[in-house]
Amino acid sequence: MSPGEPGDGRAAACGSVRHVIGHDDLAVRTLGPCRIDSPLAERLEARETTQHSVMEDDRVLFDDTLSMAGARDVPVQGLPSLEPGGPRKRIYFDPAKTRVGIVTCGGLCPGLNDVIRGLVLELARHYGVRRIVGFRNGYRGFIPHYGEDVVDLAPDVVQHIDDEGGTILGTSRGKQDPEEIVDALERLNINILFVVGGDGTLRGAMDVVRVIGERGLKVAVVGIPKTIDNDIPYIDQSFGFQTAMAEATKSIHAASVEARSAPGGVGLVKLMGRHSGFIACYSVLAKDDADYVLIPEVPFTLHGERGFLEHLRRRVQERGHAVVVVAEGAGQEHIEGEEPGRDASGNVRLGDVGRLLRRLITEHLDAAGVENNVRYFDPSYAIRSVPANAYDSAYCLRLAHAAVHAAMAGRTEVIVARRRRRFVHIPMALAVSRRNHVDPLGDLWMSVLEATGQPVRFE
Ligand SMILES: Nc1ncnc2c1ncn2[C@@H]1O[C@H](COP(=O)(O)OP(=O)(O)OP(=O)(O)O)[C@@H](O)[C@H]1O
Ligand SMILES: O=P(O)(O)OC[C@H]1O[C@](O)(CO)[C@@H](O)[C@@H]1O
Ligand SMILES: [Mg+2]
Repeated sequence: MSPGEPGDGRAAACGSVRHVIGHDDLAVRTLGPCRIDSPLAERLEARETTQHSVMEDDRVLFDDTLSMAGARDVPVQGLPSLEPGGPRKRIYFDPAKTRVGIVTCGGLCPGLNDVIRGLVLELARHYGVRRIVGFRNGYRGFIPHYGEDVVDLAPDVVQHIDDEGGTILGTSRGKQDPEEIVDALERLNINILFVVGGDGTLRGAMDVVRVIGERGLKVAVVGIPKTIDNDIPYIDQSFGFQTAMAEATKSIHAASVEARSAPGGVGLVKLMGRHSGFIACYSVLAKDDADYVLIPEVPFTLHGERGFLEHLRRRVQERGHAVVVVAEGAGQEHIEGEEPGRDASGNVRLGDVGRLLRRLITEHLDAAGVENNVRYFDPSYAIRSVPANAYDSAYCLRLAHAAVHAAMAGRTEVIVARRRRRFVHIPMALAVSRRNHVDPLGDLWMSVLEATGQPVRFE
């Protein structure tokens, strides 16, 4: 399954100007030449580029259709391409003298503990790195005045942490001073910092990289992108997304059972998705339960003959029940009141579209004389706090491996990602240059419309 990437392949929105992705956007920074034989070198001898792996001196093409590549009008060698992920025969850091830090930031996501575990096991068992610490509660773990301790992370500490959801390190929101963060890295002699987080975390990491550069330090900063909303661009799918989406299907099914078991039953489910409705879209495709999906990317009209409420009324009267799934960022234009606030990281605090819809649906059906029983489900936190499923666990482990390989080879200001099933390195600047959205003209939304039978637009 591969969420749509509207406008992807050729362009990213950088500010208000459409920017065609080129070589410079894909160039990965390194701390210096790799002069040390990797402990993994022997295993790499027989490898070559195939459908299943890409060698370090090869590249992964950025465009994947003939029309996109053709529009570049350059020979094959000139096509934009990504550095492949994976182990290198020679590395930058000397494992015996390398000290590593790990931090998790932003909202929870299934698989955070799997990533921590994967990083520690790969570093310790395969590279022989012995000094690994975890910073507690996100970037505030670096700042002395919060008084957070650091956690020694060894294989026996992390062995079974993947059985639990959440992150053993804790997490937080809120910008911290990058100078103070780098002070902490220097105090602890950290050579590699792994940051596990979303767009905010990666922006914070870029600030840290800037200060590292200003101080002339050789510290690698490598990101493992994390977002329950699946809104990081250029990657197949963020880890934990499958788990969260599968969890969401349970609530949608429960809403469907409730709706079908009461006269005029309406099951209403609100799911996470601040700016991107991927969870809502995928979770309704899994089962034939939902009749309507409302997402931030597709504005909808509430009132009037062709509005959502009238459509729903007809649906309830004709079939006796209906199920509505709404992403939290949908329909914000319908929420009146004060200016929305911001959380500690500057993210907009959204109005509660779920409660608004519950009230409006009840009022509308009452006013039309339609008997109704509206059942409201808000499983938001329940879907992101669970342990990763087996698929996501395996995915997290592979991302962690890729991150360790990248960092040991001195790559910095980069995220590891799977893009079209290839593990690649993507510069952080590109990863935060835009958001991944459900494309209202794309295949995913088309599937949602087909599955639910809802109109293309409520207007
Ligand atoms: N613009 C920014 N510049 C520097 N640091 C930032 C910025 N935005 C956020 N951060 C830092 O990144 C951390 C996480 O950011 P945020 O709360 O936005 O979550 P996120 O990483 O985007 O994850 P998610 O959105 O998936 O929950 C914050 O603790 C904050 O210190
Ligand atoms: O309430 P919290 O922990 O700030 O997180 C809520 C937000 O986090 C996200 O899951 C993104 O990480 C959004 O979908 C949601 O709006
Ligand atoms: Mg974010």
